[in-house]
Amino acid sequence: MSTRIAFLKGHGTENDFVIVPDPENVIDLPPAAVAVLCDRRAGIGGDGLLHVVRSAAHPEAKTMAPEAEWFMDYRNGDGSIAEMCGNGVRVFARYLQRAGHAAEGDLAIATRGGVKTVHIAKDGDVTVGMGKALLPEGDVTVSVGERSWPARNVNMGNPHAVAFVDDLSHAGDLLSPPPFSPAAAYPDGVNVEFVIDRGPGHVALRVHERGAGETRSCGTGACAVVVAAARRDGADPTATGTPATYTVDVPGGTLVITERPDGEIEMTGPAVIVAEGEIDAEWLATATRA
Ligand SMILES: N[C@@H](CCC[C@H](N)C(=O)O)C(=O)O
Repeated sequence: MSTRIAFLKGHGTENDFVIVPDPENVIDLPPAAVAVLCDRRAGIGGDGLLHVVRSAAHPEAKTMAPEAEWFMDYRNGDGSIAEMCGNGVRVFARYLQRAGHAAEGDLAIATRGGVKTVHIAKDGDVTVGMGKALLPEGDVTVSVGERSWPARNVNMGNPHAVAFVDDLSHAGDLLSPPPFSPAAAYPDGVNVEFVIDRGPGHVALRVHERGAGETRSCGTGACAVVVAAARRDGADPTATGTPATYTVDVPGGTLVITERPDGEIEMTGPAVIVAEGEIDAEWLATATRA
């Protein structure tokens, strides 16, 4: 009988993930294996993969081990590595709670974007301290077909271009990454958010994610949108001293995000585990080679 690898499937506002618990970091997950697992027809299917590893057992996370026992080794659905995933870290926390590794309340999780503090509430929602945004200087333009828009460059640990548009349909089918310029703004690619207003402190977005395509939600993207919207609305908390809270509708649900006067950003939203099972290791090895 062939070896089995345990997995779970979860989502946060329908940004969905294959979860692979591997506390001692012994499972080989090259980019091709991640891409096969995230394939919606040939694999399990997901926008990304959450490799759950003890910080002490992962070379990229060892130094964070004294602060955070667990490391979210996040991979995009195409197998590429990303610095941070806002929906992923909530689902990661939900997994740790379900597995008995964490209780309700506060929990530190190591990510490539640093240690994040997560709060698992009784009511089921999870809040994550996303840290502060960086706002690299310089104009950015994003295009879809004949249309183009100025975009705000916001870094949430990972790169985002936020464009305010008149209609979300103007983003088109988002089957390929929207072109941007200048190329030097995002040497490693970018996540692009298209945003409309729905009322005061209320926006909606569609997103094209680097390494995943159009997804039903992006947590870091929603935070980037709030940072850009607050500055556009003259409500930059770091200038006014007043927190800015926005409701962000994404195709897969709703996130509530606050930026505080010290620039710290908090995001609250659902985190759901929908299934668990076993991967046939032989199949994975064969499919990865194919
Ligand atoms: N869906 C995520 C972001 C995942 C990483 C992103 N695709 C990148 O490459 O930066 C989120 O919820 O933040």
